[in-house]
Amino acid sequence: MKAVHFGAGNIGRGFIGLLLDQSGYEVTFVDVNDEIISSINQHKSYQVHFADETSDAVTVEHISGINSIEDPKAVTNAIIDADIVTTAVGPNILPVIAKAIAKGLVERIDIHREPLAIIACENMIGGSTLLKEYVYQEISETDQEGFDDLFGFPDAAVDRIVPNQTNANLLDVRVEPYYEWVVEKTFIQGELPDIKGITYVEELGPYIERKLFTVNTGHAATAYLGSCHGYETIDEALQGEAVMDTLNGVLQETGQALIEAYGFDAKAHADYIQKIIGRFQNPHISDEVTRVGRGPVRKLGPKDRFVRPASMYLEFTSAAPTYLAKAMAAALRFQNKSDEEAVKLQRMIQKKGPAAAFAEVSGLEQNHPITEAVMLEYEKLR
Ligand SMILES: NC(=O)C1=CN([C@@H]2O[C@H](COP(=O)(O)OP(=O)(O)OC[C@H]3O[C@@H](n4cnc5c(N)ncnc54)[C@H](O)[C@@H]3O)[C@@H](O)[C@H]2O)C=CC1
Ligand SMILES: O=P(O)(O)OC[C@H]1O[C@](O)(CO)[C@@H](O)[C@@H]1O
Repeated sequence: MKAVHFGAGNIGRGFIGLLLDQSGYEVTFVDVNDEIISSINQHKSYQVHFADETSDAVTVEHISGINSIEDPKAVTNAIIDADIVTTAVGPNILPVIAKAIAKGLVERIDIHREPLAIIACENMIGGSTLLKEYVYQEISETDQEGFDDLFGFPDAAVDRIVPNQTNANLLDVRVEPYYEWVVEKTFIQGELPDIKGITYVEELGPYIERKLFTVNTGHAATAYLGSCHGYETIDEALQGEAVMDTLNGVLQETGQALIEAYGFDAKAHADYIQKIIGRFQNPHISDEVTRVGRGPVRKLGPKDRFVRPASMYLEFTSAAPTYLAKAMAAALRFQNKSDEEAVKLQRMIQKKGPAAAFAEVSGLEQNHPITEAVMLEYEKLR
């Protein structure tokens, strides 16, 4: 069985590539980073290390790499032969890889009519659905009809903390032992891919929102608050009472919204929160606040980890959230010269003021109760 995976980065190698290999797939990584692709083709294996005291490292084999800039034809051929296509490139790159995926699918359908699942493993709601939209923008309406019967784009939630890597071997990855990969089976054409570690569900909504608004909201809140308090890593930030108290408040607020929306059991959700905070505190992982907070414009977006749960909270309680507002205010104060979005956000704030900048990235009006709550906290952080 053959898998094509776009993005040979932390999640690509440390999570998706690992599970595909363990399920018997030969994995072809597609990336634009020539150093990584050359190293994959030279060594044909790498090791995944686990950030705990007990687990042994696992070797991932049966791999190859394609540099999609240098050899687009090889990407097309790999998609023609693939039994599954996965991605972990970041939401902003989905429109870029959609072109290569569309070309591969158009040529594939002329050669054979085997169904195929294309799964975007990104931290976002509806990642595969969005990828499908980008792919369909690249093809004619007639081709689209043929595609619908063969190619499924099931949405997915992926959860595993993989920090920036500092290993001697470029390809090796150090990951937390925990993982969760949930895939919505409704839109899969043909048989469900037999991948060890995937949980198939009928409806992804509750899973992705519970994960995004607990793990990702909590992690990003810690990063922004930690950065404001001068901490460099997540575990350091959580040793300070101020950040920990606000994190707890944030997760109480998102928890209240999630319980109202999906009827999760309150005790089970409280346990889930504690488990997630424990993962953030893993002493075997050093995770920089700059990595976890990367892309603040995307993270303050209308459907992302802050604004969406804040809006749900407002809807259910008729009050703007306090702790989510503190975290969003800290995001507006996030400084990182190497992060394009952080630089862009600071420029917007300088030019238009914080309320107008927040309104623009969040999609909320300047006089919206959430914007007003964020501005109140923004002033306190001065
Ligand atoms: N690192 C983590 O802990 C987690 C990350 N994720 C998600 O996984 C996705 C990837 O994140 P990471 O692996 O951390 O990032 P990463 O930066 O380590 O990997 C992304 C890879 O995509 C490659 N890439 C960029 N443009 C490309 C293109 N046009 N074609 C093919 N490859 C391209 C990059 O060269 C890089 O190797 C993101 O959506 C992230 O939100 C999800 C859960 C956890
Ligand atoms: O990948 P994103 O959406 O930029 O978020 C930062 C990453 O680190 C995490 O905090 C943990 O993996 C996730 O929330 C996320 O993958």
